[in-house]
Amino acid sequence: MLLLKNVSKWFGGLPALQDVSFGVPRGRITALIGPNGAGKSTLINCISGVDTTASGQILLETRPIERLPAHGIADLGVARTFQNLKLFARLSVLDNVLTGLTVAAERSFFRSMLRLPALRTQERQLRLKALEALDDFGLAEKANWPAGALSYGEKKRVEMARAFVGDPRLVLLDEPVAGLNADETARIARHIRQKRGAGHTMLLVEHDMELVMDVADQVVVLDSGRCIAGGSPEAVRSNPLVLDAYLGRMEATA
Ligand SMILES: Nc1ncnc2c1ncn2[C@@H]1O[C@H](COP(=O)(O)OP(=O)(O)OP(=O)(O)O)[C@@H](O)[C@H]1O
Repeated sequence: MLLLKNVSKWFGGLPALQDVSFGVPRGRITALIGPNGAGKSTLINCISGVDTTASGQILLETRPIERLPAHGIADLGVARTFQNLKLFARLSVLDNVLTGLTVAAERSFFRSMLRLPALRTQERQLRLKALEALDDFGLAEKANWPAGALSYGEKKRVEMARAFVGDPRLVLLDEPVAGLNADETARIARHIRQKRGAGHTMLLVEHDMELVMDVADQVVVLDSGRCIAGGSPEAVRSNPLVLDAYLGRMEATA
């Protein structure tokens, strides 16, 4: 589905990503782990076009996307959530999810302008789709609440509903359970597994190793901008390089 070839990125002369190469297979969950500052968010930003890639190639199916702007990449079916929630607090929960559909809707806007009844039908269909996405994430009854009035855990689920609403080809999840309690984390894990069961492809950045080991099909490990290991969750968990760079350190501070 997605292939990264020697992706590099610098910030003011300091390398954030160095020659990162790996693949994200279709219908699977690939987890990206590593210590703080390893480059995980930078990589997600490069894939989604929020950041520009300095060198290397990012192929979606076979199409290079590393020079496309964020909206062009979204248009190709790459959706994401953000580590720091990016919801419109005063808009309703439903309208927030609708923003995940605007790319597709805008494409047919001018066509629809010529046929007003068709535009109304389309709007009804979009709202229905957004409601279904909210229902998937257990939030249908709060569709008309202002997003700012929801709990932190609910906001995280709205972000996920917005990412999945347009049936994306690939979803980038940036720390979906950061700051959540055990119950909320288990709930998100359930949703992630459901989406995988429905055939979705995901790249999951997460520090919660229990979640990663639970849901991931393969794990890629970044350290100081370099890919230091990759493989099944079991293989990565017992890899001495990974234990030394990340997992061992986590246990030491737990
Ligand atoms: N906009 C920026 N300007 C300058 N340096 C940046 C910027 N964004 C990230 N960096 C640097 O790039 C490196 C990688 O950061 P990044 O946020 O991608 O790491 P991360 O693995 O996502 O960390 P965390 O787990 O803490 O979120 C770090 O050294 C960071 O300080």
